Amino acid sequence: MKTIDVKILDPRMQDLLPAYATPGSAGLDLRACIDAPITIEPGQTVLVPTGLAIHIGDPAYAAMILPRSGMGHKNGIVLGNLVGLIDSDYQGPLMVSTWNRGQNAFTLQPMERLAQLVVVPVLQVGFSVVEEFGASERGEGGFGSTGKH
Ligand SMILES: O=c1ccn([C@H]2C[C@H](O)[C@@H](COP(=O)(O)OP(=O)(O)OP(=O)(O)O)O2)c(=O)[nH]1
Ligand SMILES: [Mg+2]
Repeated sequence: MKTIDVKILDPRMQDLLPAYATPGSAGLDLRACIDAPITIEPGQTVLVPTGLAIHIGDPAYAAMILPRSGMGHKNGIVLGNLVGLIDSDYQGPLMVSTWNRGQNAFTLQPMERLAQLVVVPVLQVGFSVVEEFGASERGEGGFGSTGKH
């Protein structure tokens, strides 16, 4: 398994480092490293620290912060940026933009698991400027051009 560098910014995270819940898990749960419960009103967005900083250190990888399904579906707790993208050279605190898109206030408890981190491969590309593309089956068709069924 690949390893990445992590700094523990909050001592409570010492024994709570994100871990894969099952051998096949894709995501590492991130916790709300807050001192007291925070009530997030409907429509409100709060920046929540995770108590961690990571340095991926290899441009062939990035990390994405994604909602947890249960939090999103049952409680309306998703991400203010929809998806958080963590650059491989970012070394600052890992933060979760936490948006209550639901109809009810939600109280986030200290150390509650609120989102998940997925490390993904990245291909950095350069651009080759052309006047015409080589032919493709799809061409310029998009936005439902292949039909509904
Ligand atoms: O949910 C998030 C999203 C981003 N970040 C950190 C890591 C990322 O590498 C950095 C910058 O994020 P991004 O590039 O998405 O934001 P930006 O608005 O373009 O800021 P910048 O000008 O710093 O790139 O912020 C987080 O901690 N949590
Ligand atoms: Mg950016």
